[in-house]
Amino acid sequence: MKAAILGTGSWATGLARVLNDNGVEVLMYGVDDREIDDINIRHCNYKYFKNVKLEENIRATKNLADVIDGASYIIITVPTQFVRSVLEQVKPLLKTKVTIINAAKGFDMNTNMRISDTIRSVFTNSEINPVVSLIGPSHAEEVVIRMLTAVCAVSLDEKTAQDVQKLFSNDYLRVYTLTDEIGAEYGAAYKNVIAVASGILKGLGYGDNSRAALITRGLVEMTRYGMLKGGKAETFFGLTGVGDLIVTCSSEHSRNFQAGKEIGLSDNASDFMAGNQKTVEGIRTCKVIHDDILKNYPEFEAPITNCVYEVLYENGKPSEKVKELMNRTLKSESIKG
Ligand SMILES: NC(=O)C1=CN([C@@H]2O[C@H](COP(=O)(O)OP(=O)(O)OC[C@H]3O[C@@H](n4cnc5c(N)ncnc54)[C@H](O)[C@@H]3O)[C@@H](O)[C@H]2O)C=CC1
Ligand SMILES: O=C(CO)COP(=O)(O)O
Repeated sequence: MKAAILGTGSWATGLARVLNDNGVEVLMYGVDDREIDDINIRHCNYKYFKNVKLEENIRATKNLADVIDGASYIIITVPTQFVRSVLEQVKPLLKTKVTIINAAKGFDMNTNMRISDTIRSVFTNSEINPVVSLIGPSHAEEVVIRMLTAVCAVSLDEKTAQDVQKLFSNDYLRVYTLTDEIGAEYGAAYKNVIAVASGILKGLGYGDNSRAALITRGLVEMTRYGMLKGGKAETFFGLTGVGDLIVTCSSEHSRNFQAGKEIGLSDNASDFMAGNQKTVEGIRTCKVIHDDILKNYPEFEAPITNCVYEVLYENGKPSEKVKELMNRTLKSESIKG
Protein backbone atom coordinates (compact mmCIF):
# COMPACT_ATOMS: atom_id res chain seq x y z
CA MET A 1 0.00 0.00 0.00
CA LYS A 2 1.29 3.46 -0.94
CA ALA A 3 0.57 6.92 0.51
CA ALA A 4 1.38 10.20 -1.23
CA ILE A 5 2.40 12.95 1.17
CA LEU A 6 2.01 16.50 -0.10
CA GLY A 7 4.71 18.65 1.49
CA THR A 8 8.15 18.07 2.99
CA GLY A 9 7.73 20.25 6.08
CA SER A 10 7.42 19.32 9.72
CA TRP A 11 4.00 17.69 9.72
CA ALA A 12 4.62 15.95 6.40
CA THR A 13 7.76 14.41 7.89
CA GLY A 14 6.05 13.44 11.15
CA LEU A 15 3.20 11.67 9.37
CA ALA A 16 5.57 10.07 6.84
CA ARG A 17 7.40 8.44 9.72
CA VAL A 18 4.13 7.20 11.29
CA LEU A 19 3.03 5.60 8.02
CA ASN A 20 6.49 4.16 7.38
CA ASP A 21 6.44 2.66 10.89
CA ASN A 22 3.04 1.17 10.00
CA GLY A 23 4.45 -0.58 6.93
CA VAL A 24 2.99 1.81 4.36
CA GLU A 25 5.14 2.88 1.38
CA VAL A 26 5.44 6.69 1.50
CA LEU A 27 6.63 9.19 -1.08
CA MET A 28 6.69 12.90 -0.26
CA TYR A 29 6.10 15.75 -2.72
CA GLY A 30 8.15 18.90 -2.14
CA VAL A 31 9.15 22.17 -3.75
CA ASP A 32 12.19 22.90 -1.61
CA ASP A 33 15.48 21.38 -2.84
CA ARG A 34 17.14 21.60 0.55
CA GLU A 35 14.32 19.70 2.30
CA ILE A 36 14.19 17.07 -0.48
CA ASP A 37 17.97 16.52 -0.42
CA ASP A 38 17.96 16.30 3.36
CA ILE A 39 15.31 13.58 3.25
CA ASN A 40 16.82 11.59 0.35
CA ILE A 41 20.54 11.99 0.93
CA ARG A 42 21.09 12.87 4.57
CA HIS A 43 17.97 11.04 5.87
CA CYS A 44 16.90 13.91 8.10
CA ASN A 45 14.88 17.14 7.80
CA TYR A 46 17.31 19.46 9.50
CA LYS A 47 15.31 22.69 9.07
CA TYR A 48 12.58 21.30 11.33
CA PHE A 49 14.20 18.57 13.43
CA LYS A 50 17.81 19.08 14.43
CA ASN A 51 18.45 15.64 15.92
CA VAL A 52 16.13 13.23 14.12
CA LYS A 53 17.47 10.53 11.82
CA LEU A 54 14.83 9.31 9.34
CA GLU A 55 14.49 5.88 7.79
CA GLU A 56 16.10 5.51 4.36
CA ASN A 57 12.88 4.38 2.70
CA ILE A 58 11.19 7.73 3.49
CA ARG A 59 11.79 9.52 0.16
CA ALA A 60 10.85 12.86 -1.39
CA THR A 61 10.67 14.25 -4.93
CA LYS A 62 9.59 17.28 -6.94
CA ASN A 63 7.84 14.96 -9.39
CA LEU A 64 4.18 15.06 -8.36
CA ALA A 65 3.16 12.43 -10.93
CA ASP A 66 5.54 9.90 -9.35
CA VAL A 67 4.15 10.71 -5.91
CA ILE A 68 0.53 10.23 -6.96
CA ASP A 69 1.14 7.15 -9.12
CA GLY A 70 -0.23 4.04 -7.39
CA ALA A 71 -1.14 5.87 -4.17
CA SER A 72 -4.35 4.81 -2.40
CA TYR A 73 -4.12 7.73 0.06
CA ILE A 74 -3.07 11.35 -0.47
CA ILE A 75 -2.17 13.26 2.69
CA ILE A 76 -2.37 17.06 2.65
CA THR A 77 0.44 18.44 4.79
CA VAL A 78 1.10 21.78 3.12
CA PRO A 79 0.00 25.00 4.85
CA THR A 80 -3.58 25.98 4.05
CA GLN A 81 -2.64 28.76 1.63
CA PHE A 82 -1.14 26.20 -0.79
CA VAL A 83 -3.78 23.48 -0.47
CA ARG A 84 -6.00 24.42 -3.41
CA SER A 85 -3.17 25.02 -5.87
CA VAL A 86 -1.49 21.71 -5.01
CA LEU A 87 -4.80 19.82 -5.29
CA GLU A 88 -5.43 21.36 -8.70
CA GLN A 89 -2.07 19.92 -9.82
CA VAL A 90 -3.00 16.53 -8.35
CA LYS A 91 -6.39 16.32 -10.11
CA PRO A 92 -5.22 15.54 -13.68
CA LEU A 93 -2.77 12.93 -12.33
CA LEU A 94 -5.40 10.70 -10.68
CA LYS A 95 -5.86 7.33 -12.38
CA THR A 96 -7.89 5.53 -9.69
CA LYS A 97 -10.21 6.58 -6.86
CA VAL A 98 -8.23 7.75 -3.82
CA THR A 99 -8.84 8.80 -0.23
CA ILE A 100 -7.67 12.34 0.45
CA ILE A 101 -6.70 12.97 4.05
CA ASN A 102 -6.42 16.57 5.16
CA ALA A 103 -4.00 17.38 7.97
CA ALA A 104 -3.95 21.17 7.51
CA LYS A 105 -5.65 23.53 9.96
CA GLY A 106 -7.28 26.69 8.69
CA PHE A 107 -9.19 27.98 5.68
CA ASP A 108 -8.74 27.99 1.90
CA MET A 109 -6.77 31.03 0.75
CA ASN A 110 -9.16 32.08 -2.02
CA THR A 111 -12.60 31.11 -0.78
CA ASN A 112 -12.18 30.91 3.03
CA MET A 113 -13.81 27.45 2.83
CA ARG A 114 -12.99 24.74 5.35
CA ILE A 115 -10.36 22.42 3.85
CA SER A 116 -12.74 19.42 3.50
CA ASP A 117 -15.08 21.63 1.47
CA THR A 118 -12.12 22.81 -0.59
CA ILE A 119 -11.20 19.20 -1.43
CA ARG A 120 -14.79 18.43 -2.45
CA SER A 121 -14.84 21.54 -4.63
CA VAL A 122 -11.74 20.41 -6.56
CA PHE A 123 -12.60 16.72 -7.06
CA THR A 124 -15.75 14.87 -8.12
CA ASN A 125 -17.31 12.02 -6.13
CA SER A 126 -16.05 9.56 -8.73
CA GLU A 127 -12.44 10.72 -8.21
CA ILE A 128 -12.29 10.53 -4.43
CA ASN A 129 -13.69 8.58 -1.47
CA PRO A 130 -15.30 10.58 1.36
CA VAL A 131 -12.87 13.18 2.68
CA VAL A 132 -11.11 12.64 6.01
CA SER A 133 -9.33 15.18 8.21
CA LEU A 134 -6.66 13.90 10.57
CA ILE A 135 -6.53 16.56 13.26
CA GLY A 136 -5.96 16.95 16.98
CA PRO A 137 -3.25 17.92 19.47
CA SER A 138 -0.10 16.79 17.69
CA HIS A 139 3.11 18.77 17.50
CA ALA A 140 5.22 17.25 14.73
CA GLU A 141 8.33 17.64 16.93
CA GLU A 142 6.85 15.06 19.33
CA VAL A 143 5.18 12.71 16.84
CA VAL A 144 8.41 12.41 14.85
CA ILE A 145 10.17 11.05 17.95
CA ARG A 146 7.24 8.74 18.64
CA MET A 147 5.89 10.46 21.73
CA LEU A 148 2.41 9.31 22.75
CA THR A 149 -0.24 11.28 20.86
CA ALA A 150 -3.99 11.06 20.18
CA VAL A 151 -5.83 12.62 17.24
CA CYS A 152 -9.12 12.22 15.36
CA ALA A 153 -9.91 10.86 11.90
CA VAL A 154 -12.84 13.12 11.05
CA SER A 155 -15.20 12.27 8.23
CA LEU A 156 -18.89 12.57 7.39
CA ASP A 157 -18.51 8.87 6.51
CA GLU A 158 -17.76 6.73 9.57
CA LYS A 159 -16.39 3.81 7.49
CA THR A 160 -13.79 5.93 5.75
CA ALA A 161 -12.87 7.50 9.09
CA GLN A 162 -12.33 3.97 10.46
CA ASP A 163 -10.16 3.08 7.49
CA VAL A 164 -7.92 6.10 8.14
CA GLN A 165 -7.99 5.36 11.89
CA LYS A 166 -6.48 1.93 11.15
CA LEU A 167 -3.98 3.35 8.67
CA PHE A 168 -2.39 5.72 11.19
CA SER A 169 -2.90 4.01 14.56
CA ASN A 170 0.03 2.33 16.30
CA ASP A 171 1.53 2.10 19.78
CA TYR A 172 2.41 5.81 19.96
CA LEU A 173 -0.39 7.32 17.85
CA ARG A 174 -3.96 6.60 18.91
CA VAL A 175 -6.64 7.69 16.45
CA TYR A 176 -10.30 8.21 17.35
CA THR A 177 -13.06 8.60 14.78
CA LEU A 178 -15.43 11.56 14.66
CA THR A 179 -18.18 12.53 12.23
CA ASP A 180 -18.71 16.20 13.20
CA GLU A 181 -16.56 17.60 10.41
CA ILE A 182 -17.77 21.18 10.87
CA GLY A 183 -17.11 21.29 14.62
CA ALA A 184 -13.73 19.59 14.30
CA GLU A 185 -12.44 21.80 11.50
CA TYR A 186 -13.61 25.05 13.09
CA GLY A 187 -12.03 23.99 16.39
CA ALA A 188 -8.71 23.06 14.75
CA ALA A 189 -8.62 26.43 12.97
CA TYR A 190 -9.87 28.65 15.80
CA LYS A 191 -7.39 27.31 18.35
CA ASN A 192 -4.57 28.93 16.37
CA VAL A 193 -6.03 32.40 17.04
CA ILE A 194 -6.23 31.71 20.77
CA ALA A 195 -2.65 30.32 20.64
CA VAL A 196 -1.43 33.64 19.24
CA ALA A 197 -3.20 35.34 22.17
CA SER A 198 -1.58 32.89 24.59
CA GLY A 199 1.86 33.70 23.20
CA ILE A 200 1.11 37.40 23.53
CA LEU A 201 0.28 36.93 27.23
CA LYS A 202 3.55 35.06 27.69
CA GLY A 203 5.51 37.78 25.88
CA LEU A 204 3.89 40.44 28.02
CA GLY A 205 5.08 38.57 31.11
CA TYR A 206 1.82 37.08 32.38
CA GLY A 207 1.69 33.65 34.02
CA ASP A 208 -0.28 30.45 34.48
CA ASN A 209 -3.46 32.06 35.81
CA SER A 210 -3.72 34.26 32.74
CA ARG A 211 -3.18 31.32 30.40
CA ALA A 212 -5.80 29.19 32.15
CA ALA A 213 -8.29 32.06 31.91
CA LEU A 214 -7.50 32.55 28.23
CA ILE A 215 -7.79 28.86 27.36
CA THR A 216 -11.11 28.57 29.22
CA ARG A 217 -12.67 31.71 27.74
CA GLY A 218 -11.13 30.92 24.34
CA LEU A 219 -12.85 27.55 24.45
CA VAL A 220 -16.18 29.28 25.14
CA GLU A 221 -15.62 31.69 22.26
CA MET A 222 -14.65 29.01 19.76
CA THR A 223 -17.47 26.70 20.85
CA ARG A 224 -20.08 29.44 20.42
CA TYR A 225 -18.70 30.36 17.01
CA GLY A 226 -18.38 26.73 15.89
CA MET A 227 -21.97 26.02 16.93
CA LEU A 228 -23.10 29.04 14.95
CA LYS A 229 -21.41 27.46 11.91
CA GLY A 230 -23.18 24.12 12.51
CA GLY A 231 -20.71 22.24 14.74
CA LYS A 232 -21.77 20.23 17.81
CA ALA A 233 -20.90 21.59 21.27
CA GLU A 234 -19.47 18.24 22.41
CA THR A 235 -16.86 18.28 19.64
CA PHE A 236 -15.23 21.35 21.18
CA PHE A 237 -14.66 19.38 24.38
CA GLY A 238 -12.72 16.70 22.48
CA LEU A 239 -9.28 16.32 20.90
CA THR A 240 -9.93 18.65 17.96
CA GLY A 241 -11.26 21.33 20.30
CA VAL A 242 -10.00 21.74 23.84
CA GLY A 243 -7.26 19.13 23.24
CA ASP A 244 -5.66 21.06 20.41
CA LEU A 245 -6.35 24.35 22.20
CA ILE A 246 -4.38 23.20 25.27
CA VAL A 247 -1.40 21.88 23.33
CA THR A 248 -1.09 24.92 21.09
CA CYS A 249 -1.65 27.51 23.82
CA SER A 250 0.88 25.91 26.18
CA SER A 251 3.78 24.85 24.01
CA GLU A 252 6.91 26.53 22.74
CA HIS A 253 6.68 24.14 19.76
CA SER A 254 3.65 26.03 18.47
CA ARG A 255 4.51 28.56 15.76
CA ASN A 256 1.30 30.42 16.63
CA PHE A 257 2.36 30.63 20.27
CA GLN A 258 5.90 31.67 19.26
CA ALA A 259 4.50 34.40 17.01
CA GLY A 260 2.32 35.76 19.80
CA LYS A 261 5.23 35.67 22.22
CA GLU A 262 7.39 37.75 19.89
CA ILE A 263 4.54 40.22 19.45
CA GLY A 264 3.96 40.40 23.21
CA LEU A 265 7.66 40.93 23.93
CA SER A 266 7.79 43.97 21.64
CA ASP A 267 4.23 45.04 22.57
CA ASN A 268 3.65 45.55 18.87
CA ALA A 269 2.89 43.30 15.87
CA SER A 270 4.26 45.37 13.00
CA ASP A 271 7.87 44.08 13.01
CA PHE A 272 6.69 40.50 13.31
CA MET A 273 4.11 40.90 10.53
CA ALA A 274 6.72 42.45 8.20
CA GLY A 275 9.38 39.78 8.74
CA ASN A 276 7.57 36.50 9.42
CA GLN A 277 8.56 33.54 7.20
CA LYS A 278 7.10 30.72 9.31
CA THR A 279 3.79 28.89 9.02
CA VAL A 280 1.58 30.86 11.44
CA GLU A 281 -1.94 30.06 10.33
CA GLY A 282 -3.63 31.87 13.22
CA ILE A 283 -2.79 35.17 11.52
CA ARG A 284 -4.99 34.60 8.51
CA THR A 285 -7.55 32.50 10.41
CA CYS A 286 -8.06 35.45 12.75
CA LYS A 287 -8.94 37.68 9.80
CA VAL A 288 -11.25 35.10 8.22
CA ILE A 289 -13.20 34.63 11.46
CA HIS A 290 -13.19 38.34 12.31
CA ASP A 291 -14.49 39.32 8.86
CA ASP A 292 -17.10 36.55 8.86
CA ILE A 293 -18.47 37.73 12.21
CA LEU A 294 -18.48 41.38 11.12
CA LYS A 295 -20.32 40.59 7.91
CA ASN A 296 -22.67 37.78 8.90
CA TYR A 297 -23.13 37.79 12.69
CA PRO A 298 -22.76 41.42 13.85
CA GLU A 299 -24.35 40.66 17.25
CA PHE A 300 -21.88 37.82 17.98
CA GLU A 301 -19.26 38.57 20.62
CA ALA A 302 -15.71 37.31 20.03
CA PRO A 303 -13.65 39.55 22.30
CA ILE A 304 -10.41 37.52 22.14
CA THR A 305 -10.46 37.23 18.36
CA ASN A 306 -11.30 40.93 18.05
CA CYS A 307 -8.33 41.90 20.23
CA VAL A 308 -5.93 39.60 18.32
CA TYR A 309 -7.27 41.11 15.07
CA GLU A 310 -6.69 44.67 16.30
CA VAL A 311 -3.14 43.78 17.36
CA LEU A 312 -2.30 42.04 14.06
CA TYR A 313 -4.09 44.25 11.56
CA GLU A 314 -4.76 47.62 13.20
CA ASN A 315 -1.53 48.19 15.09
CA GLY A 316 -3.27 47.74 18.46
CA LYS A 317 -0.91 47.63 21.43
CA PRO A 318 -1.08 44.20 23.09
CA SER A 319 -0.71 45.60 26.63
CA GLU A 320 -3.68 47.93 26.05
CA LYS A 321 -5.81 45.20 24.44
CA VAL A 322 -5.28 43.01 27.52
CA LYS A 323 -6.58 45.84 29.72
CA GLU A 324 -9.59 46.29 27.44
CA LEU A 325 -10.40 42.57 27.72
CA MET A 326 -10.18 42.66 31.51
CA ASN A 327 -12.29 45.82 31.81
CA ARG A 328 -15.22 44.64 29.67
CA THR A 329 -18.67 44.76 31.25
CA LEU A 330 -18.85 42.13 34.00
CA LYS A 331 -21.01 39.12 33.11
CA SER A 332 -22.00 35.55 33.96
CA GLU A 333 -19.71 32.69 32.87
CA SER A 334 -22.51 31.09 30.84
CA ILE A 335 -21.51 29.67 27.44
CA LYS A 336 -24.53 31.48 25.95
CA GLY A 337 -22.67 34.76 26.27
N1 LIG B 1 3.80 21.23 12.45
C1 LIG B 1 2.89 20.65 13.21
O1 LIG B 1 3.17 20.27 14.36
C2 LIG B 1 1.51 20.44 12.71
C3 LIG B 1 1.05 21.08 11.58
N2 LIG B 1 -0.24 20.88 11.17
C4 LIG B 1 -0.72 21.52 9.97
O2 LIG B 1 -0.03 21.00 8.85
C5 LIG B 1 0.02 21.98 7.81
C6 LIG B 1 1.44 22.09 7.33
O3 LIG B 1 2.18 22.68 8.38
P1 LIG B 1 3.69 22.36 8.70
O4 LIG B 1 4.13 21.05 8.20
O5 LIG B 1 3.85 22.62 10.13
O6 LIG B 1 4.38 23.52 7.87
P2 LIG B 1 5.93 23.74 7.64
O7 LIG B 1 6.14 25.20 7.63
O8 LIG B 1 6.71 22.91 8.58
O9 LIG B 1 6.18 23.17 6.19
C7 LIG B 1 5.51 23.66 5.07
C8 LIG B 1 5.92 22.82 3.89
O10 LIG B 1 5.12 23.15 2.76
C9 LIG B 1 6.00 23.18 1.64
N3 LIG B 1 5.35 23.89 0.55
C10 LIG B 1 5.11 25.22 0.46
N4 LIG B 1 4.46 25.47 -0.70
C11 LIG B 1 4.28 24.28 -1.31
C12 LIG B 1 3.69 23.88 -2.54
N5 LIG B 1 3.12 24.77 -3.34
N6 LIG B 1 3.70 22.57 -2.84
C13 LIG B 1 4.24 21.67 -2.03
N7 LIG B 1 4.83 21.97 -0.85
C14 LIG B 1 4.84 23.28 -0.52
C15 LIG B 1 7.26 23.79 2.18
O11 LIG B 1 8.36 23.54 1.32
C16 LIG B 1 7.38 23.04 3.48
O12 LIG B 1 7.95 21.78 3.26
C17 LIG B 1 -0.52 23.27 8.43
O13 LIG B 1 -1.84 23.47 8.02
C18 LIG B 1 -0.47 23.02 9.93
O14 LIG B 1 -1.49 23.68 10.64
C19 LIG B 1 -1.10 20.08 11.84
C20 LIG B 1 -0.69 19.42 12.96
C21 LIG B 1 0.64 19.53 13.47
O1 LIG C 1 -1.50 22.26 15.24
C1 LIG C 1 -0.49 22.09 15.86
C2 LIG C 1 -0.40 21.15 16.99
O2 LIG C 1 -1.58 20.41 17.15
C3 LIG C 1 0.72 22.87 15.49
O3 LIG C 1 0.55 24.17 15.92
P1 LIG C 1 1.37 25.38 15.27
O4 LIG C 1 0.90 25.49 13.82
O5 LIG C 1 1.02 26.58 16.08
O6 LIG C 1 2.82 25.02 15.36
